[in-house]
Amino acid sequence: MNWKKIMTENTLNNDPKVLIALDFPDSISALEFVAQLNPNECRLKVGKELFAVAGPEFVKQLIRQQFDVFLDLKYHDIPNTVAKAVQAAARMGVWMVNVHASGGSKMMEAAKQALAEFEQPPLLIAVTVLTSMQREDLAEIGLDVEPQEHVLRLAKLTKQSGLDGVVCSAQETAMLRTELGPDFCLVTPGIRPAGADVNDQKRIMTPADAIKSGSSYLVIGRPITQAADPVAALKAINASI
Ligand SMILES: O=c1ccn([C@@H]2O[C@H](COP(=O)(O)O)[C@@H](O)[C@H]2O)c(=O)[nH]1
Repeated sequence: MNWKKIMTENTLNNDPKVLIALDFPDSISALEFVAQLNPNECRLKVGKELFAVAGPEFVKQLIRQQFDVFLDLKYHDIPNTVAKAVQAAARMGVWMVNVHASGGSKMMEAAKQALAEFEQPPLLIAVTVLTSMQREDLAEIGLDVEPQEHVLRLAKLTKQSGLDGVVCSAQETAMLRTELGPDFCLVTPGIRPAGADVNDQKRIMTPADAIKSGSSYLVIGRPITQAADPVAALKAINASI
């Protein structure tokens, strides 16, 4: 399967835009939740919490159920370690995998190079500035800049390093579309339907506004997983975008 071709085809059935964050404490509750879902209506994101308890076999199980899986482990380490880690992810058959752009170009290039031997490599993207962070959080780690300035710097570095796209907030997608063009994949967490609990997110946007601004994919967790009727919540979001 050619993931890049699928990424640019904008039909709901072939290219669901919503990536549901499966932030569950164990595989049983995650699988119970997934049993309600249709792979034509969403993709799934497995992050650190669930992967730590459920591991590669759980990811492969989701793939056998026809779901595209974004393995969101945000690798941030020396180039050799990250290169081996993205290869391990590719062997699981995931659709998308990510690293931290703050690991720098040598790390990102090593990750990209490591995927060259795969016939159908996953999309490789890099996290810019976490959507839970705002200016004061960056200042705390020595970065005296607005989040959007740092996002742009890291997104440019990511593109120069040959990766397929970035994780950013939807508040930055219009800027990144202008600066980096129509084909760069922009994956945006921090998505909140109007009136939904913001939780620990800071740089947020509604699903419809995020798609209008140029997001390629929307990462949505709690507004769906903790909804009284998760399937209805997903359908309402899909209808709005
Ligand atoms: O900048 C980032 C990068 C990753 N995430 C992840 O997305 C989901 C968001 O879940 P919600 O419940 O919709 O807040 C979560 O798994 C994060 O680890 C992010 O939020 N921001």
